[in-house]
Amino acid sequence: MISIHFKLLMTIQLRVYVPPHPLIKHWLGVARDVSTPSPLFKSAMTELGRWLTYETIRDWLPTEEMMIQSPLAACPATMINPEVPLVVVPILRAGLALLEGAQTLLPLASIYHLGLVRNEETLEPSCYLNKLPNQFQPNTHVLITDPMLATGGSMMLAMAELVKRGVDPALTRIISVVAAPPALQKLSSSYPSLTIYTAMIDEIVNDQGYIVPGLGDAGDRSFGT
Ligand SMILES: O=P(O)(O)OC[C@H]1O[C@H](OP(=O)(O)OP(=O)(O)O)[C@H](O)[C@@H]1O
Ligand SMILES: O=c1cc[nH]c(=O)[nH]1
Ligand SMILES: [Mg+2]
Repeated sequence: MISIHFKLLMTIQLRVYVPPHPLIKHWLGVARDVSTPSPLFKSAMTELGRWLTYETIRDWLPTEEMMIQSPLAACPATMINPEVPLVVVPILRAGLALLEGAQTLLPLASIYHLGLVRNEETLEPSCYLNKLPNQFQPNTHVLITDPMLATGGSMMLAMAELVKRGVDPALTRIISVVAAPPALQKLSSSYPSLTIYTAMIDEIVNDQGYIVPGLGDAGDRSFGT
């Protein structure tokens, strides 16, 4: 596992993981390819959502120990703890494609949609749909899905909306497909206890706000617009 730690304080660091999984690499290649048609791009996003979620929840999904009865004997079992609230927040539109894969692994999670769009000139994000509850329960575990972390403006807005409703960044994880340094620096400064899983880190964000090589406009390519 490649892990990159962005230092802020001596003890608290943003953790960014790039899991070395062959299926993640494969579907990233499919998504990057300009000749990939929209339906296949959407499938690639779904698969990336599935495998990035699989990696993300290893040490995040709350479990409890209990005794169960097999047909032959009593034995200990480790089960998912249903008492701990699990939430997925897809950032529309592009985060919806990752959500489909994530949901197959987290069927009981509540889904709260957040619709954000960047102004193409200023790159400032604005919110056009907010289905978040007024207040999250303490101990809520939150998974945010958004394939692109470019300037970081959209994810900073999403985090601000979540934190003001009681979400703990230390219990929050982000899955993205391509992450770029400007976004990672901003998130590191404001939310050092966050954890991010991404298929790749690309170094460049161009003057139009696109990650290079990136994968283009993930929303347009997911939905054929
Ligand atoms: O880090 P940033 O510079 O804020 O860019 C990242 C955002 O840009 C894209 O959304 P977009 O505004 O294109 O909306 P869409 O998903 O509907 O296409 C992407 O899905 C992220 O949400
Ligand atoms: O490269 C990028 C950057 C932001 N949003 C996208 O969809 N692609
Ligand atoms: Mg877009």
